[in-house]
This record gives sequence, C-alpha cells and structure tokens, in this order.
Amino acid sequence: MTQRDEDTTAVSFTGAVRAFGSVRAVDGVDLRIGRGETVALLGRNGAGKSTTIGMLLGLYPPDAGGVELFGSEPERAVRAGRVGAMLQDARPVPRVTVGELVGFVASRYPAPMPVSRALELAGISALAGRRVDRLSGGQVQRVRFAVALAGDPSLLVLDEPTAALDVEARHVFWESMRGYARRGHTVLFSTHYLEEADSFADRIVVMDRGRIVADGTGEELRRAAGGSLVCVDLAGRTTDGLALLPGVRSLEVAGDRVRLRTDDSDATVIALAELGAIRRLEVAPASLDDAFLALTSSATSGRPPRGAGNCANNHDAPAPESAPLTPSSTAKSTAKAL
Ligand SMILES: Nc1ncnc2c1ncn2[C@@H]1O[C@H](COP(=O)(O)OP(=O)(O)OP(=O)(O)O)[C@@H](O)[C@H]1O
Repeated sequence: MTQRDEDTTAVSFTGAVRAFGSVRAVDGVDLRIGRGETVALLGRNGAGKSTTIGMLLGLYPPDAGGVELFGSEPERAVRAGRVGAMLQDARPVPRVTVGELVGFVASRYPAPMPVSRALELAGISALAGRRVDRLSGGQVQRVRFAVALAGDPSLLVLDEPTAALDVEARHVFWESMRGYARRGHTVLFSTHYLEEADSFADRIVVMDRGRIVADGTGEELRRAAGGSLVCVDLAGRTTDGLALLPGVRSLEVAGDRVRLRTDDSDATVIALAELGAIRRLEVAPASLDDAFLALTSSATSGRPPRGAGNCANNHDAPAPESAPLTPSSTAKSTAKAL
C-alpha cells in the first residue's frame, strides 16, 4: 500500500481467509473502503458478513491474507480508539444505567464524545437513568449504538444495527447515522434490508459463501444482475425454448406466468411476439431484490421476488415496507434460474 493509499484507506482486506473447521466463512476477500465512505455488507444468513466484521475488528485473525485498518493491524486501530463497533451478540450489562454504561465506555477512549451527545445521537436521552437490563430489545439496540459512538471513532462498524428496531426507530437510527457519516466518518454496516443498503450506503458489497460477488452502487448492482424483467402469461403453453430467446438469462415460473430476466428486453419481446406469447405482457426494470437474488445462489422455484414492480405476479401482495431478506423469505420468493 502506498503512503497515499494509507492516507485515504480506512479498511483493507487482501485475499483474506478465515475458516471454522471445514467451513471457509471468509474465502479470499479483497475489499478496500475509503475514508468517509458508507458501505453496506449484504448477504444471506451464513454468507460471512459477521466473520468479515470480526476479522476487521481483530477478533478473528486471518488464516491467510491480510486485514488492515488505517494502514495498520486492526488491534492497533481498535486500541487507539479509532473504531466503534456494534455487534450482534453483545449482552446488556446488569444493574448499570444507560448513562453509566455509555460514560464508562467513553472513559476508556482517548478523545470521547460527551455522553449526552452519544445518547442524543442514538435517540435515547430520555433513557439515561434507566437500567440497561430492564429495557426492551429495541431500546437495548439503541444503547449499543450509543456505546459504539461513545469514543467518537473514525470508523463505525455495525453488524445488523436495525435488526430489532421498529420502523420508526429505524428511521431515527438512519438519520443519526447520516449525521455521523456526513461529518466525514467511515461506516460499514451489515444488513438484510435491501432498501436500507440502497438508501444509506454509498456502496453495497454483496457476499455469498464467504466471497464478494458484487460491489457497487444499487444501480450498478441492478445493471450487473441483468437489466430487465419481461413477464407474460403462459396461457397453457410450456416454457420450452423460452430460456433460449434473445437476451434471456434465466426464467422463473409462477403458476401460469413466466418471468424472463433479460439483458435485451426489446429483442426478448420481439421474439415472444413472433411466438404469439404476448398475453398480459409486461416489461419492468429489475429491482434490487432481483439483483440480489441473481447475484447470490438462488434456491427453488416459486413466487417471484418481492419488489418486482409491475412485472410481479398480479396475485402477489405488495411487499411490506423494508422487509428483511431472510432465508425463509428468499426460499419462498426465489425462483429457479434455468
Ligand atoms: N465461531 C464459529 N464457529 C464455527 N462456525 C462459524 C463460527 N462463526 C461463523 N461460522 C460459520 O461461518 C459461516 C459464516 O457465518 P457468519 O456468521 O459470518 O455469516 P453472516 O453472513 O454474518 O450470517 P447472518 O446473516 O446469519 O448473521 C457460517 O456457515 C457459520 O455457520
């Protein structure tokens, strides 16, 4: 790494590998995050996101390759108070109040932010005098955010930060995050919420089976996954030959309706018209859900993914706001790529 790279790089993974027994949780990851960037780490359960975050914090030394924070080993950056983390499995400390906990954590850092400021940013000023072990799951999650902020770190690392939050609390959380990022801080967060990744990150890094399978803006990911969806009723015909039509990358069947993922919707539509297969024909741009499903390993046949816009099966209910993409929902919604 050159001096200039060191000056502009917050996080650097080079061919990083970490295995647990026979499972290669992180399998050759190369990733650079520039200072001031907000990056989302997206992937199904078990994709390797938490292990990546653990490596970044120095909790899991790499079996091969390297990980650096601000140009040195992670432990050093963590010890210097340059990193604030919010992990999934942190337990509430018994018997202390929120203010005491955040104050204690802040006192361990060389240049902390005022406790009142950390509480305010996390939206929990009113909880300062409450005992941490008597809070709701969503409130504890916000306390953990305040703890991560307490040292006024240059890099915030958040593992599924909004997992236990209701819709309103998620909005408050992201507003705080935006404010923090705007001050030039670097943020890396993992999430199952595609909309959150799209709305709040400068870049989305998609992991699958320990590897990075895509890295770019939401728009770039949509394009990489195949631009458009063409949907049409089968009207009793089979899908024979449809996968071979011009532009078509894959197809999915839901009842009597077929969805073609295509790089060239015009050519696909013309070919369908030549076959006389144009009943209830619709063309729609691929959604981020579609991109995610195309970029990660797809599962079984079934309903079209949520967020497929006008090209979804007309009988499908609309997607709930910011629904998380969990294996159970993807297994139901992922269609077979042929
Ligand atoms: N401490 C561990 N011991 C054994 N296997 C582990 C350990 N930590 C993770 N793994 C395995 O490594 C793989 C990646 O797990 P990881 O927790 O990094 O995924 P993830 O993307 O964060 O998943 P989730 O979204 O469910 O939190 C999984 O197969 C997991 O079972």
